[in-house]
Amino acid sequence: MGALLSRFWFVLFPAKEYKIVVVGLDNAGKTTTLYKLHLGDVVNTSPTIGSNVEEVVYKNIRFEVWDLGGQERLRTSWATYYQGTHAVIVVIDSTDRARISIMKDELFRLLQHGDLEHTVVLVFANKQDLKDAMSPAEITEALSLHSIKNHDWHIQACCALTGEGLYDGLGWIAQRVTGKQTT
Ligand SMILES: Nc1nc2c(ncn2[C@@H]2O[C@H](COP(=O)(O)OP(=O)(O)OP(=O)(O)O)[C@@H](O)[C@H]2O)c(=O)[nH]1
Ligand SMILES: [Mg+2]
Repeated sequence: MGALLSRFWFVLFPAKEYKIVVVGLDNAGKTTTLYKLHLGDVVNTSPTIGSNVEEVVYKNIRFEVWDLGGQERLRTSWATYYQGTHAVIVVIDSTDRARISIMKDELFRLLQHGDLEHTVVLVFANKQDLKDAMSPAEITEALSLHSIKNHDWHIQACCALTGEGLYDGLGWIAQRVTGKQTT
């Protein structure tokens, strides 16, 4: 009876779910990040064609997390996922110095999109376990993050393989989208 009531309650008053879209160049570690958050495990990935979507629950806050394919020919379709998005996560391969300016262009393109007007932006400086990884300060500079004026943004060092830093980043999003202190 209790279970039935709780089900009924849930149908009437579904818990709010926040939408996160995960973007970044191919090989940045987006899918690895999604499944580390969703399953707590490292999965074998292959380049994403289209998208993956999973639910991630953190401190009783539910997130619908969309991981998009990062290959060049797929980036034009990122915008089709933006509607209703509360937060964008940009995953950076911190060793990929050669392509950071391409990501900067993609970032500033997405920040102009009308559907992302009220969206907060978290940058994951991923692959910090690799030597020669750029520091968050270097990435902040390379992406010109300080020139972002209309969006709340934050950069977080992380390693999607160990999970280090991922929940710190998600905690920042949780606090920004709910307006509550979550720690
Ligand atoms: N060393 C290291 N490797 C990582 C890390 N995160 C992801 N990788 C590796 O990077 C490769 C690409 O990871 P994916 O998660 O598939 O990358 P993606 O961003 O989803 O790529 P697309 O789907 O093509 O856009 C895989 O071999 C991962 O194991 C990390 O933090 N450190
Ligand atoms: Mg992928």
